[in-house]
Amino acid sequence: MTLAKSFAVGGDHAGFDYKDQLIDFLTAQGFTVKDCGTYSADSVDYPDFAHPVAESVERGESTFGLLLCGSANGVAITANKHQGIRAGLAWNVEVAQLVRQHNDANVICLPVRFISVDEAKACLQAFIDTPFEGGRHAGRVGKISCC
Ligand SMILES: O=C(CO)[C@H](O)[C@H](O)[C@H](O)COP(=O)(O)O
Repeated sequence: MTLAKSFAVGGDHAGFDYKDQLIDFLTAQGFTVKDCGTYSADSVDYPDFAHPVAESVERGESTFGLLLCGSANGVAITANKHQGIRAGLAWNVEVAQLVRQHNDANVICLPVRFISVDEAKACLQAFIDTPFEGGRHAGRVGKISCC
């Protein structure tokens, strides 16, 4: 089951090689994609790309976000500064399913220096296909915001 209609996508230079391939992967499935950069392999700062992706999801322009950097930590830390953003790392299919099932993540962060592009596609597909489970997890997700 497909839950998302649109993605905002971004990442730093580490994610550049994967970004276009993952955008093609999404558009082939009919998703609208907003490409927030980066647009070359030149060294850049991950917050400059994670903030626009988070803002696009935050204001409802994009249903979901996809963020890419070497370890995925920098982009996840940045995106999670935004109200209403639940950005989670995934490095295999099971974790990608769990970040939707249990955490209702609206941004997936992929560590491109630690997974292949095919593994990245598999994680992204699992994220797309997996619904939030609700139930006991709904109360926990509701307790995340502190301000
Ligand atoms: O921010 C990160 C770590 O949380 C990302 O992995 C970056 O891609 C990484 O820090 C970039 O490192 P580089 O040595 O400047 O290529």
